[in-house]
Amino acid sequence: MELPVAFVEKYTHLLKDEATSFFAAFDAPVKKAYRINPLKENQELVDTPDDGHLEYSPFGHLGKVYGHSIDHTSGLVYSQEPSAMFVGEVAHPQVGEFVLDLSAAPGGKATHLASYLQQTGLLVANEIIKKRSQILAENIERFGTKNTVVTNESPARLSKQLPQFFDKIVVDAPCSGEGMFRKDPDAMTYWDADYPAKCASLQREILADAVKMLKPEAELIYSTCTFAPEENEQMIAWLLETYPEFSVLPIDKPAGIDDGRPEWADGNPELSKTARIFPNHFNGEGHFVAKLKWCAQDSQPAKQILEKSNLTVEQAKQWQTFADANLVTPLQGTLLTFGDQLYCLPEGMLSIKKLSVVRPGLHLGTFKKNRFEPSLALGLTLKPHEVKQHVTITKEDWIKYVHGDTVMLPAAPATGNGWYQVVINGNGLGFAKVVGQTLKNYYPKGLRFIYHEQG
Ligand SMILES: C[S@@+](CC[C@H](N)C(=O)[O-])C[C@H]1O[C@@H](n2cnc3c(N)ncnc32)[C@H](O)[C@@H]1O
Repeated sequence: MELPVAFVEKYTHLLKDEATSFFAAFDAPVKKAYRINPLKENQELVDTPDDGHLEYSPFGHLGKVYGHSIDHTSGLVYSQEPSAMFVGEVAHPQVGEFVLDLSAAPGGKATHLASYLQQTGLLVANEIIKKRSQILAENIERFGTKNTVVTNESPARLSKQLPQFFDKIVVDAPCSGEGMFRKDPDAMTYWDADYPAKCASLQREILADAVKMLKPEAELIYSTCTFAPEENEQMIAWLLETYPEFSVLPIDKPAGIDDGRPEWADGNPELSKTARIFPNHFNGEGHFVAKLKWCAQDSQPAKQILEKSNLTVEQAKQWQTFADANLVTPLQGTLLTFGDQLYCLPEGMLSIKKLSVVRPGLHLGTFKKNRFEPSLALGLTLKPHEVKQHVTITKEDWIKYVHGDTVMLPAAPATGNGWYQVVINGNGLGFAKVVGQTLKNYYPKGLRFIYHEQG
C-alpha cells in the first residue's frame, strides 16, 4: 500500500526498529468481525459465518456479516472490526448507568454500550451530522434497545441541556483516521502532516464540552482510530493538565494490545495506562483508548425538568387497547407523541424540548384514524416471550416478507385475527396483521430487498 510520504517519515522516526513491521502490516488483509446482540432472545446464528470467538469480548466473533441475511435484518449481529470492539469493552457500562456516546454514528460503540446496559439505565447516542444521525437511529432500532435516545446535537448544545448528567461518557472522537488507512484507503486523501494537529484542536473543544456532562465520580472513555500522538497521549496529557480532577484508570490489555507511550507526550508515566492498538501486534486496525475518572466536587447541578406525557385521551385509549392485547408486561417510560408517531422516552431522561432529537426513545407506532399500528422498532425490540401473539416464519417466507410480499401461513392461528409479532429464528422482525391465513406485510418499504443466496 502506498502511504503518504510524510506519514512514513513520521512513524519511521517514532517507531524506530518497529517501523518496518508496522508498515508491512498495511499490506496484510483486514479482518472482518461482528458482535452478537445479547438483547435478542435467541443468540444462535443462522446465516452468518463464525470464524472464531474474540476472547476479549463476550460478544465478538470473526467473520463477515451479510446485510441481506436473517441475522442482520433481525438485529442479531452488528458488524464491527476487532479493534473498534475493544473500546466498548473498556467502557463496559454497568446495569442502570446513564451513558452518553457523544459522537456515535454509525453506532458501533453505542450498540456495544447498549449490550452491557441490558435495557436498563439510559443511553444517549448523539451525532452532530444529521444524515449520519439518521443512520445511527436505524442501527439502534435494528439492535432493539428500549432505553436509547438519539440526538443530533453539537457537544456544546448538548452540554447546556444535560450538565453533570452521565455516569459514563464515550468520546470516540473524529480524528485523522490513520488507523483506517488499510481498511479505507480513501482516508489517506484527507490526510496531510498538519491534519493531526487540526483534529487535536477540535478534540479539545469536544472534550471540554464532554467534561461538563460528567457526574462527580463519572468515567470518561476517549478513543481514536489514529496513531497520531497529538490526538492520543498528548490529548490525555492535556486533559490531565487542564482538569486536575481527572486521573487515568488502568485498562486490562489482552495479548497484542500495547501500553500508551508517555515518551510521545510529556513523559507522565500515567499515560502508559492508556491502550494502543498497532496492526503489526494485533489482528485489527489502529486504535487508541484511554479511561479517566472524574473526581470533582458535587456542585449543585441545574434544576432537572422531566418530560411529561402529551397523549390525548383518545390516543392513550388506542395505545392501551393495543398494549393490553399484545404486551405481556407494560413498558416503562414516558409516552410521547410527535405528530401521529408514538414513542416511549426512557425513564430518567430530562426534557427534550430544547434538543434536536432524532429518536426520542423506543418508537412504538403510528396513530391511524381509529386505531394504533405498531412499529417495526417495537417488533424488533420486544423479545417473543414479551409479546402475547406471534407467528414464526420460515426462511422461504422471510424471503417473501423482506421483499414486501404477502405471506400465506400454513393455517390460521387459533387465537384469531389481529396483530402478531413476526418471528424468525426465535427473534422479532416487526409486527404484521394476520387475517385468516394471510400475513399482511408491514415491512417498511425503504428496507425491502430482493434476497440472493450468499456465494
Ligand atoms: C470515529 S466516528 C464515530 C464512530 C462511532 N462511535 C461508531 O463506533 O460507530 C466520529 C464521529 O464524530 C462526528 N463528529 C464530527 N465532528 C464532530 C464534532 N465537532 N463534535 C462531535 N462529533 C463530531 C463524526 O460525524 C463521526 O460520526
